Amino acid sequence: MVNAKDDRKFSVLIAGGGSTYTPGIVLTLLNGLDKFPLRKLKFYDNDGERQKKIADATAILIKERAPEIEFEATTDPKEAFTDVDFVMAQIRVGKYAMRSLDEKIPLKHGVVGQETTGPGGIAYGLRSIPGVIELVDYMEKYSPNAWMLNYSNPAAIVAEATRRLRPNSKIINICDMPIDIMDRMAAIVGLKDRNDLVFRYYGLNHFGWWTEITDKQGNDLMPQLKEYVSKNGYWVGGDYDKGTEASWESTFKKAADVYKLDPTTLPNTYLKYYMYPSWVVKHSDPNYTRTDEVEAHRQKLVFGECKRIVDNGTAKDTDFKPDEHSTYIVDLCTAIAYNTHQRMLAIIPNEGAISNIDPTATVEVPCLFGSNGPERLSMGKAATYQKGMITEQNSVEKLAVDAWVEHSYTKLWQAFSLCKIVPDAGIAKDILDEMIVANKDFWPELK
Ligand SMILES: NC(=O)c1ccc[n+]([C@@H]2O[C@H](COP(=O)([O-])OP(=O)(O)OC[C@H]3O[C@@H](n4cnc5c(N)ncnc54)[C@H](O)[C@@H]3O)[C@@H](O)[C@H]2O)c1
Ligand SMILES: O=P(O)(O)OC[C@H]1O[C@H](O[C@H]2[C@H](O)[C@@H](O)[C@@H](O)O[C@@H]2CO)[C@H](O)[C@@H](O)[C@@H]1O
Ligand SMILES: [Mn+2]
Repeated sequence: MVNAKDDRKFSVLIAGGGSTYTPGIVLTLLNGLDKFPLRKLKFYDNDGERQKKIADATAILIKERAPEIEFEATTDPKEAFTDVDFVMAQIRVGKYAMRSLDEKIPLKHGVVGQETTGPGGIAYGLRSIPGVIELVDYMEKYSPNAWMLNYSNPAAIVAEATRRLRPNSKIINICDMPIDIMDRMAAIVGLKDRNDLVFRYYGLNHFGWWTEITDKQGNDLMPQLKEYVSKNGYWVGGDYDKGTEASWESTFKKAADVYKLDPTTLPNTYLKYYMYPSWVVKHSDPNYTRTDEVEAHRQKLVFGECKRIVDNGTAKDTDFKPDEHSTYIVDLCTAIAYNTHQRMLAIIPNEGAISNIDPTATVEVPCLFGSNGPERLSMGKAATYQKGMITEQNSVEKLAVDAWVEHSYTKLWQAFSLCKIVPDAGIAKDILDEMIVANKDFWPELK
């Protein structure tokens, strides 16, 4: 509950208002007004038509639940970014059409095709860098005191780019994958949710490991979790997983095999792509990838529900609800707004947090969140296995940013071929050459 003497109310902008994740965030904001009061909510997107479908439903939600909040949706950057305290960014440059190619082009060559991993993730990175930098520049121009919490992927490459190109900007890059996994861990050990856990975690984005997990009383939960994960991965099942899609079920279960590679830690689910790429390719359909599933499922559900709300003129019976993605970003804003020093993960410049990793690497570690942003916690030394993996993958991410900055074909080829999931430089070149053509409207011309 907000301190009675503190009567601040905040103005929030969702950049990427047309995102499938926007309704979840709106519901979380509306449910949490006692902890994070709002005076204004705005949407910004460069696709006004897509955004309008979500905005029209949101207008009804706000009218019914908190009519005192001013709401507007715009495609005009000045209108969007003026008088804002927090920007929640979740844009997808190139939209699902380009995500589909990120997945399908590598798969044609027998290589993992994934949104944020391998050649697909690098291709997406080169599209996202200018998109996110543009958002940061709008924020600094129109609301220089605002903070940006950025989900736009691939967060690792975006964070490396903003570290280098906008080192003093108030952007904090974040990810919901460890958050989702920690909610699962809490369920596995019979606790309410991730906020009941105290943890140590280190690595890169979509590339990290938990080294310690206790409850609030300090009881070690690692033995119980390891025992469970070695058999079931992070799959909880039952009511908890009602509605979880089959491909996510497979990913959560595969964590059992990933765990076996290093039984001293617990892994992020994304490591499956690096440790079992042949298995992933074998279980992929190059003609029907994750994008096709998202378009047929999440996108359809979200836009269908918005249409239903608008057609009925009411959102009283909506099944939109908060989830780990939305509660995390709102919790982060609340911690910054009220200087709570809550311990949460962020993707930030290493600067010693992992002592034997390049200080200029962009890593994911727990931080204390307060009004000056995140203060990184020291995670000590990476073990030999993790150090090797992190060093290689971080070099891939740095080379991708180098390639965008220098317009360098060679650096991008190096990034593709250094990536653990690409078997050789010849295959890397074949994929790269096809991706250059596919991304001609988004990438700089490479020399
Ligand atoms: N970091 C994480 O853990 C995490 C978790 C979930 C989603 N995401 C990311 O959130 C983003 C949204 O995902 P989604 O599946 O809802 O995508 P989506 O395509 O439904 O929504 C993205 C929106 O961004 C808009 N957009 C694209 N380029 C833009 C630009 N330059 N300026 C303004 N708007 C722009 C699109 O028009 C679209 O409405 C993606 O980047 C996704 O990878 C990240
Ligand atoms: O394939 P998608 O678009 O469904 O998901 C890609 C995103 O996956 C992670 O976020 C998950 C989250 O972990 C899961 O629990 C649930 O909340 O859905 C999210 C999105 O589906 C990952 O952290 C993101 O970076 C990916 O974009
Ligand atoms: Mn993520």
